[in-house]
Amino acid sequence: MKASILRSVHSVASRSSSSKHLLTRSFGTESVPERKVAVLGAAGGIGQPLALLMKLNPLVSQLALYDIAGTPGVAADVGHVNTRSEVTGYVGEDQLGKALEGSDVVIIPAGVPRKPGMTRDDLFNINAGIVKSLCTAIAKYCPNALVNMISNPVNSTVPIAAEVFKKAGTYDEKKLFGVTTLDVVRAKTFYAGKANAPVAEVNVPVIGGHAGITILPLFSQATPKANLSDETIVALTKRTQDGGTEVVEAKAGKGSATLSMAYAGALFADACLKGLNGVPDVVECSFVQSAVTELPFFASKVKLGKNGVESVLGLGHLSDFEKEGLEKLKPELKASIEKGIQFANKS
Ligand SMILES: NC(=O)c1ccc[n+]([C@@H]2O[C@H](COP(=O)([O-])OP(=O)(O)OC[C@H]3O[C@@H](n4cnc5c(N)ncnc54)[C@H](O)[C@@H]3O)[C@@H](O)[C@H]2O)c1
Ligand SMILES: O=C(O)C[C@H](O)C(=O)O
Repeated sequence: MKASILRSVHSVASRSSSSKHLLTRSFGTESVPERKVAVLGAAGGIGQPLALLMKLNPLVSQLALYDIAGTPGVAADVGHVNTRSEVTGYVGEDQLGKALEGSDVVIIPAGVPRKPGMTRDDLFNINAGIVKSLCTAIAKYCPNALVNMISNPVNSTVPIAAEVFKKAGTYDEKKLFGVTTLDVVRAKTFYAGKANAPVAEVNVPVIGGHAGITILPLFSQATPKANLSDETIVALTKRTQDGGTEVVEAKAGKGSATLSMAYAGALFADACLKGLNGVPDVVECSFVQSAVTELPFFASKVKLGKNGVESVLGLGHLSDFEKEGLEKLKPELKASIEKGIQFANKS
């Protein structure tokens, strides 16, 4: 996928002078449907590079960039990139409806990031309200869109979104996704280093949720196979679980992961768009409504299709260490899910 975005960018740029029609309608011999993507929080640390990466994606025909401030500048800047999509900036609540109308995919990186010493749950008080109001608008203006939730704490913001949509009568569990792709991106990078494998060929499923021990990478299922010691697996697991904190500490008060998150968010949105467009066998890990455990939401491999989630895949065989990790994460994940549900229903 990484390579395919870059290849697409190159091919779009090289076609742009020769055929406007090709730019807006088709790439190669296949025709590509019109797709609108909205980014909410588009002027932020994640939002800006994510806007750029979505502008590079030839599957997007319209890119709506919404934030409470700063989006006209971001849109003017990104809009000069000579790729397929038309970019429009929307600023302030009055323009939120227009930003959302007709969207196929809505990506939400709106809200405050962590500072050193904070957990993701410490963001709940501010971000829960932001997510609730944005999801209320999604229910009104683009109830059929696929929602990619990036705002933390994902373990709670996804259940909040679900409750808001239920209240509005628009909930479709196939269309709501917590973006956990960054955990997969990290697990792949760290594993490739230890396994001495080409990172582009590495696959590692990551299950559970998106905070601390709720992030459970399944290195026993990693490919290519490598004969890593138990000690190495424990260290890789811990590094993946603490990946966000590693960045928060390195940034020393200037926020959390933005660039790697934008990359991960762009990968996941691309997978959603491919699924919508009928590309077969698109599988990514995501935090979705799930029956693979007793918890109502859970991250695991998900097959994406024309309506969003086509199927939630099972967990496969777990090592004893992973089975233990799975049991340990459940109480924390359950509490975070319930906290989100309660918040959404209290007002
Ligand atoms: N899911 C993940 O893996 C993952 C990874 C990294 C960060 N995050 C989370 O993403 C969120 C954003 O992080 P960031 O570094 O981009 O933060 P940031 O502060 O740089 O940007 C957030 C943006 O949200 C905007 N915003 C605030 N309220 C809004 C509202 N009501 N409507 C629209 N926009 C609004 C702000 O104006 C700002 O531009 C944080 O909650 C962070 O914890 C999640
Ligand atoms: O760690 C954070 O607070 C941001 C994000 O969830 C991450 O995993 O990088």
